[in-house]
Amino acid sequence: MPPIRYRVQANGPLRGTAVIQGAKNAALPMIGAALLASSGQTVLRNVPTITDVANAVELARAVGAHVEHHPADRLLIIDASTVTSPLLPGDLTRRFRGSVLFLSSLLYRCGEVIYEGAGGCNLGTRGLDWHYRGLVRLGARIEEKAGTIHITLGATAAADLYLDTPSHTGTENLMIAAATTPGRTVIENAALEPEVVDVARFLTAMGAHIDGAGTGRITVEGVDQLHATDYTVMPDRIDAGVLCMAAGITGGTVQLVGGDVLDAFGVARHKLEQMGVTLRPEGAVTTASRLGDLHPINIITDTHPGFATDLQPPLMALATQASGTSYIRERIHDARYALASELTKLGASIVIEGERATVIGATELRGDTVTAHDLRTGVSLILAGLVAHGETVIENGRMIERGHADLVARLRALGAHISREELPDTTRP
Ligand SMILES: CC(=O)N[C@H]1[C@@H](OP(=O)(O)OP(=O)(O)OC[C@H]2O[C@@H](n3ccc(=O)[nH]c3=O)[C@H](O)[C@@H]2O)O[C@H](CO)[C@@H](O)[C@@H]1O
Ligand SMILES: C=C(OP(=O)(O)O)C(=O)O
Repeated sequence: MPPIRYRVQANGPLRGTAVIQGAKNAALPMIGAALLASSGQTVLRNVPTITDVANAVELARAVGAHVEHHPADRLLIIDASTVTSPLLPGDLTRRFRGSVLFLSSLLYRCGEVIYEGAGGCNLGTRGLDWHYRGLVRLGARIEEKAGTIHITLGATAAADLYLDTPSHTGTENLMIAAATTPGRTVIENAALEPEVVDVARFLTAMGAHIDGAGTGRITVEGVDQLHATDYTVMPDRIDAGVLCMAAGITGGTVQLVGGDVLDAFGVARHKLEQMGVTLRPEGAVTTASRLGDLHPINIITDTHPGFATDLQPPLMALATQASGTSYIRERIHDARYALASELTKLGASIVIEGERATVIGATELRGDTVTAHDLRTGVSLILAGLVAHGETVIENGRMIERGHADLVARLRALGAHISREELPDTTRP
C-alpha cells in the first residue's frame, strides 16, 4: 500500500456544514455480529468509508461471507449463509482491533474459531483476557499456541459473567456470544458506551433478547438463531467531537449534520463548553462555535459517560491554544501520549509524567514534519496544523483513514487548506 502524507496550512476560522460519519466502533461489531445470521441478507446503512471497514469486509469474505460494499451509498449487504471457515487470517486480523469482534459469531457458526492476533492502535497493553474468560464460562475451550488462539465450542450454557472493568469490545463480544447461548446470561460491569447500546439494538433487530444495554448489568436470553436485518449505524461521536474541536481551535463555526451526538458526548460536552466551545442543538443540526478565548481545562479519561479516551489526543491539541495550563489524566490506555512529542516538534509545551500530561498554553505552533503514530494522533495533528504558522506535513497518514472518512473533502468544504498525497510504494519491487 503506498504511504499517505497530509499537508495542512492555517487558513483562519473554519465555517460551514460538515456531515458526521457513521460510528466506526458500532459498524465493526455489527459486521462481526451479522455473521451470526445463517440465512438472508443483512443491510447495514451509514457505514463509514474507512479502512477499518474495508478490512472488516475483507475479513468477512475470508471466512466465506458474501459481502457487497457500496461505499458511495455508505451501505453494506452481508450474506453470511455461506460462512464456513473458522480461520481468521492473521494478515487481516492484525490490521485492526475490531477483528476481535468476529470471534463470537464465528465460534457459534463454525463450532470453532482460530484467531491469529488483533491489531489496532498501539496504545499500550490491550488485553483480551476478559473476552476469553467470558467465552469459557459460556462453554468454550481455549488453547493458545505461538500467539494463535484456538477456541472450540463445547456444551454451551448461560452463565453469570463479569468484566473486571467495563471493556467496550469485551461487552460486545459477550453479548454476541450470549445471544444464541441457551438460558439467561448476565453480564455484570458491562460497558455503557453508546456504541454498545447500538450493537444491542442491532442484535435485537436480528432477533436477540437483550435487556439493560446502557446500564452496567446486561441480561441476554438466548434464542435458537438470529436472522438478517436492515439497520442504520449511529453517528460517530469521536468524529463529531473532532469536528467540534476543529471549530474550537480555529475560532470558527461548524454545523454538524448526521444525528444527535451531544448526549453521546457525555462529559466531553461539558469540557468543551468549559473551554469556550459552544455546542448548540437546533433541531437535527448541532452548531459548534467559539467566539472568545480558549480556556485551559482539566480532564480525566474514563468509561462512558466519562471523558472518552479517543477524544483525549484531539483535546490535547486544543489545549495547546488555551491561555493557561491544562491537566490531562489518561486512565483507560496505559500508553496514549504519542501525540505529545509530535506537538512538541510544532512548538507546544507539554510535560508527561506517567498517566498525567500538563499542557502549558497558549503556544504559537509552527509547521513541521510530524508522524501519525496512531489514528487519533494523526487527526489531532491535523487540528494543530489548522492553526500552525507555515505548513504541517503529517507522515503515516494512512493511520487517520483507519477511522475518519473523507476528512480532506469535509475540512476543505469548511475552508481548510489541507491536501493528501499518495507516495511511491517503496515496498513493491
Ligand atoms: C474497536 C473499538 O471499539 N475500539 C474502542 C474500544 O477498544 P477496546 O474494546 O479494545 O477497549 P477496552 O474497553 O476493552 O479496553 C480498555 C482497557 O481495558 C483493558 N482490558 C480490556 C479487555 C480485556 O480483556 N483485558 C484488559 O485488560 C485494556 O488493556 C485497556 O487498558 O474501547 C476503547 C476504550 O473506550 C477505545 O479507545 C477504542 O476506540
Ligand atoms: C483506539 C482506537 O481504535 P482501535 O480500538 O480500533 O484501535 C480509536 O478509535 O481511537
